[in-house]
Amino acid sequence: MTATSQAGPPQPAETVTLDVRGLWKVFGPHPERVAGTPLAELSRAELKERTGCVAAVRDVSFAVRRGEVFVVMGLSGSGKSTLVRCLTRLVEPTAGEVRLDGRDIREAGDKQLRELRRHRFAMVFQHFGLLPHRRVLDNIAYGLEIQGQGRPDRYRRATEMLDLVGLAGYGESYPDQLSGGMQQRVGLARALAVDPEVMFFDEPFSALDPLIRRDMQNEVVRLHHEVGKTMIFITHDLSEALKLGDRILIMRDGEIVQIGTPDEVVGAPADDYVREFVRDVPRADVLTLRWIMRPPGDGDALDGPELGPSVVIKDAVRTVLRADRPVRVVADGELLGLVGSAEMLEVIAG
Ligand SMILES: Nc1ncnc2c1ncn2[C@@H]1O[C@H](COP(=O)(O)OP(=O)(O)OP(=O)(O)O)[C@@H](O)[C@H]1O
Repeated sequence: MTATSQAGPPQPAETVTLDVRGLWKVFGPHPERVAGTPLAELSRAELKERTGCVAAVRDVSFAVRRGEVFVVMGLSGSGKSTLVRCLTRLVEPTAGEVRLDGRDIREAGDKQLRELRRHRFAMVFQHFGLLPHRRVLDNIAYGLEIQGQGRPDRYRRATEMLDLVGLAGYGESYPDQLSGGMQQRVGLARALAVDPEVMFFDEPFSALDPLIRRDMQNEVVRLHHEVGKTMIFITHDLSEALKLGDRILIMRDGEIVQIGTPDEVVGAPADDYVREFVRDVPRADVLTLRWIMRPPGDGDALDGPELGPSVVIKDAVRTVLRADRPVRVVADGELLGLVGSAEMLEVIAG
């Protein structure tokens, strides 16, 4: 398997929610003189020196599939927030296209943009953004109020969302009566209430302590299973990216370094930058059998236990080590390869 880079393989149009093409964001005077020109090839320092500009997002293209959790990851300053803000036009892109269901949101006027933000997008921020003088239930219903929904409908929906995020009974509380994790659950409920097409998460759990953070990550996984929303999630935390992402986009200096599934990023890092990022990840927790299987050789017994190629290595350890013959990796009735104790021990031993 090879790592996908840049936009990855073309996606069938009906599975794509958000299609980003040749996106640029240059901050500073006359940004259009930088985007897409040789000036953009200069180092950050040189570009700043010569033009006063910063190229925060440089010629980025990717497609987000309907229903996937798409993680944007990179070190501080790599351009994650700017990129994701361009997708909702909280930041105006300098060049490129952002197509939502085929229509370029860069062409949307003020009214259409308001509609998009009220009905089709929802955001969850690091600092919750709750209204302190309103009760939890009012906060959750807020987006529906802005949409103009009647009171009974919006409170019915808000109560459902309160239950969904595990806060039943807290509707009458005020935000400052809740812990950070609970406040972020309110943020999640508020975003879900409007039944958006795409949910954007900007480092939502960075301010939470590690145990609560883990709870909230599990919560996102659970909610994603339940509601199946398209989610675009910014983080600088690799373990969070690996846990949540169906695919991960890794940025450096405003550019895409790699787009891939967690096992692609760990198993086939695109360059030394990504390799360094994933160096300490326990490979058996992320890679699947397809990464360690070998072709059957002469003398191999072909009647060992059968497992699929997408089984994560750690979940196959017992089966492989207990069997007295190699495990057969099979998909659609076809034998793809074998995994024996030797392959297993090699990956476990690192
Ligand atoms: N409004 C702005 N004006 C000028 N430069 C900006 C502006 N916003 C961001 N930048 C610059 O663009 C680059 C990318 O910033 P951005 O905040 O998108 O990165 P990030 O990866 O989200 O970082 P962090 O994790 O620290 O938020 C940085 O060099 C930043 O200084």
